[in-house]
Order: sequence, then structure tokens, then C-alpha cells
Amino acid sequence: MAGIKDYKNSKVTGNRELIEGHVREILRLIGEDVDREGLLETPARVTRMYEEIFAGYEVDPRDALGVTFDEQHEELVIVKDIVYYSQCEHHMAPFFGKVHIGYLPSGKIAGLSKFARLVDAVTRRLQVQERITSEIADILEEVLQPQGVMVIVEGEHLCMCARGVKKPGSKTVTSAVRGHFRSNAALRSEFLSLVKD
Ligand SMILES: Nc1nc2c(ncn2[C@@H]2O[C@H](COP(=O)(O)OP(=O)(O)OP(=O)(O)O)[C@@H](O)[C@H]2O)c(=O)[nH]1
Repeated sequence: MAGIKDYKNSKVTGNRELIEGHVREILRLIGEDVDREGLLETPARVTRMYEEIFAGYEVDPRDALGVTFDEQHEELVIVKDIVYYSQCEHHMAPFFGKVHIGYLPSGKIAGLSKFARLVDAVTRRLQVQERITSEIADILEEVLQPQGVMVIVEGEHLCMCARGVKKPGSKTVTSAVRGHFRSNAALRSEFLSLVKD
């Protein structure tokens, strides 16, 4: 998986047997026959899936940006349409969508793939969309010390589609602005127009 290289040494892996046992117990408690063929491997599958979807806990997202380069480009850089999958911390239900990142460098740039690695490290945890948005902006600000950062996150939340209010197709859009993006409306507009499909 992009971004997280050693998730097989994760806490989930270390607790595999315990997690499998708890999944089996949940299956039993919802009224399933845990010994029927289709479910025999399910606790192990769920545990393997947890290794992946919670792999963000294995890295400090700041490290995901890796090496930065000194470069005198001081115009807008945008990396858009970075797909993410996360789990809402309220229901442990998936939510997913795209992240768009824009920044105005100040002598330091990062490799383009590192923005996707940062998104993976921040989203592959129990999260809320607002925190994903501000964490990405704050980490970019801290590591790259740019003149400004803007992050937009679009998300579709299964806890709103498949259950509860059941509103499939509804999308949540969150944004975070830092530095020049806060004070410069033209810069925000330029970013928004370039991010638009
Ligand atoms: N702000 C925010 N809310 C979220 C996110 N993911 C899920 N939620 C919301 O978290 C809330 C939890 O509300 P509760 O009232 O405690 O839980 P609930 O009874 O299951 O709520 P309903 O979903 O309304 O049935 C719900 O309104 C969810 O829509 C997120 O990323 N950001």
C-alpha cells in the first residue's frame, strides 16, 4: 500500500489472535453460526483487513513527506484528486473520497508522491473528515514552511448512506486554509478553479 511500508508489523498483527477471537464473538452475538463454512475464515479476513485500513497508526504522518528539496519555485503547486479511504470514529463505518492540496512554496518542495503518502498516513485510522483536513494542512505547514496551504477534502460517509438518515450520494466538503490562502481571496479562487473538474 502506498505510504505505509511495514504495516505487517503493526499492533493489529501483534494482536491477531485476540482480534480474531473478538470478531468471532461479535458474529456469535449477532446471531450467526460461527462454524458455518462461509464464516470460518471471516475473523482472520477481518483482521487482515484491519492491518491495512488501520496502517496509518504505524507511521508518523510527518515522516510520510520524507525528503524535501530546496527549490526556488514560489508559485502555486496543486496535487489534486488523491483518493482516500478512512473509517469514521463514530460508527467505524467507511468514508472515502478525494483530497486536493495546494501550497505556495517558500524555498522548499516535497516529492509529489509524498502528498499521497501523507494522505494515506492520516486517513488509515479512525478519523473524522474535519481532522483529516486540518491535520494535512498543519503537517504541510510544519514540514514545508510554505507561504500558504489550502486543503479540500470531499467525502461520502457510509454511516450517512447505508444507515441512520440514509442519504446516499450526499457529500461532505471540508477545507483548511493557512498562511497566504487565508488573506488572499484571489489565491483561493485560483486554487478552486484549478481543482474544479
Ligand atoms: N462532523 C463529522 N461528523 C461525522 C463524521 N463521520 C460521522 N459523523 C457523524 O457523527 C455523528 C454521531 O452522532 P450520534 O448521534 O452520536 O450517533 P448516531 O445516533 O448513530 O447518529 P445518526 O447517524 O444521526 O443516526 C453522526 O451525525 C454522523 O453523521 C465526520 O467525519 N465528521
